[in-house]
Amino acid sequence: MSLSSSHVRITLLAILSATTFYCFWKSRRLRRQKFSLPTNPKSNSSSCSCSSSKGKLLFVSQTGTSKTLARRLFDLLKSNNFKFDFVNAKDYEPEDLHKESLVLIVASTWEDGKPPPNAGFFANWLSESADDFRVGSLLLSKCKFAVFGVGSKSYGDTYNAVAKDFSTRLRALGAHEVLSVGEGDVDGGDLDDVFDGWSMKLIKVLRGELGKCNGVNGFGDENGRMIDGYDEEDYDDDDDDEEEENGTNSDIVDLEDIGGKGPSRKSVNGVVANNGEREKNGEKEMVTPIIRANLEKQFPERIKMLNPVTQDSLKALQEKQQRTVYRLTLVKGWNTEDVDAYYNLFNVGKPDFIEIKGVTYCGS
Ligand SMILES: Cc1cc2nc3c(=O)[nH]c(=O)nc-3n(C[C@H](O)[C@H](O)[C@H](O)COP(=O)(O)O)c2cc1C
Repeated sequence: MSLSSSHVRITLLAILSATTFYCFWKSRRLRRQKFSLPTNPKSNSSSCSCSSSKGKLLFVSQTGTSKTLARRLFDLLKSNNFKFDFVNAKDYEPEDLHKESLVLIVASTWEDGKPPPNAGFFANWLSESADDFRVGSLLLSKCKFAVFGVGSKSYGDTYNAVAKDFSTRLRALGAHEVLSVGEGDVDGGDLDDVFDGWSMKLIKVLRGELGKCNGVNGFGDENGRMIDGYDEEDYDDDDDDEEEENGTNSDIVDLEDIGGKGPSRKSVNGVVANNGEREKNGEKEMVTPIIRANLEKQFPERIKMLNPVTQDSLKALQEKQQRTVYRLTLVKGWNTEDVDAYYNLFNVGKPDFIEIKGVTYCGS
């Protein structure tokens, strides 16, 4: 082989290796970017552009009473030029709530003050998110809402418990209630009148003729009318990302390389159990995209709550709990990639430990 031909081969080999390396690096980078959530106000504000200018009218119903009333409200809204989507809560992805400008709910209450089973997922999502400190009280701050309850006074304390609970949960998540909860008693003989009265008040509120708000801000045009042009943005969480190997055969797992993300109901990986809870491999899901987004905001605060632990106490806890202990090592300083890895930590299980610059902190 001549010197020049071996030279050419070496050069080609070098170019090939460099290209392969670059492609590999680029694909990893793109994937990380895809998982990463916006961290600066600029990118946050761009996500607001998907905020819906068309309302959602949700109904929660088992035997059709609420659905019928909701349909009547839908027609009334329509005749007043307010545009809404008429949606069964069982088919609605609550992860999309933060995109909504205005949500109206007509909901019935069933046994023990619970919603009908078909709305279990929606109701669970609301209560779990509102109770979860990681979600925060600003999640639905761009969303306005009103709830009408359908129930029976004969059930005493649980009269319209679902509607009241929805109102409480939505407010806890930062949504603004534009009209107090309406309460319809199916056995009171005045359900239709009460509902129509509430509906008319609602129309006035939306027009800006009633209540503190000058119309429903950001919802509709300057005359209080609904505007067109909302394309529901399907933020598709399903992707072709394969999970990286995580080496779970060790008792202490370093999560830095564990991939994955919390599914919404749209996810192919997540399973919605009958009771409305999200499950994955039989385990309750820890992090939804929403929780993750809020974790990002709260992460610095959360870190402050962590207590340093020694390797010995880490091991001791692991033995006491008799289960795998998860540990995340943050070595690159404070950046979104690390935050992303931290989310993955939540995805795998309860956060046990997080290691930052050589110090291990207890995460519980
Ligand atoms: C088994 C059963 C349990 C109920 N429990 C309650 C209750 O705890 N609180 C309440 O306000 N209404 C309760 N109701 C009344 C329902 O809310 C009422 O029948 C309503 O019309 C159902 O509306 P839907 O058909 O839209 O689901 C109950 C009704 C049934 C049949």
